[in-house]
Amino acid sequence: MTPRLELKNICKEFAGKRVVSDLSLSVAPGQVTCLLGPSGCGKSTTLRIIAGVERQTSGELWVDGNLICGDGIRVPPEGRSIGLMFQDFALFPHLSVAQNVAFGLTGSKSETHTRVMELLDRVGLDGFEAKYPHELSGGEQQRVALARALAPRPKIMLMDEPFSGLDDRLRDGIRDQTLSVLKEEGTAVLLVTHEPHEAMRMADEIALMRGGRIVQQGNPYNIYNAPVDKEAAAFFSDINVIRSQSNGALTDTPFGQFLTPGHPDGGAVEIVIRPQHLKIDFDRQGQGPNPTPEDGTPARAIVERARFMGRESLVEFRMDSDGSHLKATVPAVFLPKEGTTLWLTMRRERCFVFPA
Ligand SMILES: Nc1ncnc2c1ncn2[C@@H]1O[C@H](COP(=O)(O)OP(=O)(O)OP(=O)(O)O)[C@@H](O)[C@H]1O
Repeated sequence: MTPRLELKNICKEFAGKRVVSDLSLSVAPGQVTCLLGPSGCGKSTTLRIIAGVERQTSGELWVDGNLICGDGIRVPPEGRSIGLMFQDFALFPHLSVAQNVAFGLTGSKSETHTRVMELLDRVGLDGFEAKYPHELSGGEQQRVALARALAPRPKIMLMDEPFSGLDDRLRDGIRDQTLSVLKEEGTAVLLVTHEPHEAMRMADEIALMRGGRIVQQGNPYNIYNAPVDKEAAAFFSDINVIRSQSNGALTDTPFGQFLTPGHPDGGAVEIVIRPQHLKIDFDRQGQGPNPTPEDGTPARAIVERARFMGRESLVEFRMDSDGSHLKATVPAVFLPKEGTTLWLTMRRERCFVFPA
């Protein structure tokens, strides 16, 4: 299938400084792709290039198999069939809800009316057409903004942190509703966010960006469970890092030996595990659980601090072997006293091994 939106080797420089590097991606109709990355990594610049308010230094932009920017061609922003939704969604204060939604429509009066009513119904704002923006809650205003952006049936929707101005309790509901409306309309969505939770919740595909480049791209499951490096792992949760050295395709750690083929002999290795994947066991007269192939060897740890976090308990440990610090989370109330001896094991299939 021809992608709805395709970026080919996009580069952007400002005064000789490269802020987007060789960025390629494609988005199918009805698909949501998230550009996820820390502040300043080039996400918004990429969206502005697609919208046509900024021009790339090199590379091409294609919509439905047609070149719209690159190689001497440049379709102006209004000819690109692109809808925009930003955090500051700026409804026109002097226009009613219906007039706001109808703003970009060009058809006959009755066609416009039908489309406006259809969209207000779709976003759950039936009966709101005569109200003015100041009479609406933040969530309702956001839904009007969505209806307005969708009214001209854009092929592509660009969203830049569109939900960050909303109350926490509202946000998940509005996200889900927005998503289902966009899917129904078959719009290809490129959503920019720096929040991993938002990307996991919204995206079919995540493009993880750093320093102007896409460092990893894939579905949320793969991005979370097979990060390309330590930083990619750390973007989604707290991590524990165990440092050691490779020795003949094996690496010794307090948790037993790890197979580390492909790492040069004597090379520094980092073994990364998320806190929820460390297993905690009680001390039985100085002994931990028996080693297993799945969990390796247990290592003795002393509780430094335990806190209840609502959904889980976070326990911080000092390792007996080398004084290093590790964190584990438990999805229950588990608050051992400071100084308690416990045993930790690492679920091997949950460990990531990277060269340091
Ligand atoms: N018009 C401009 N002139 C010069 N530098 C710019 C311009 N626009 C953006 N930059 C720089 O490009 C880099 C990327 O900015 P961009 O806004 O795309 O990042 P971002 O990932 O969207 O960050 P944020 O999440 O904070 O918005 C930054 O270093 C920024 O200072």
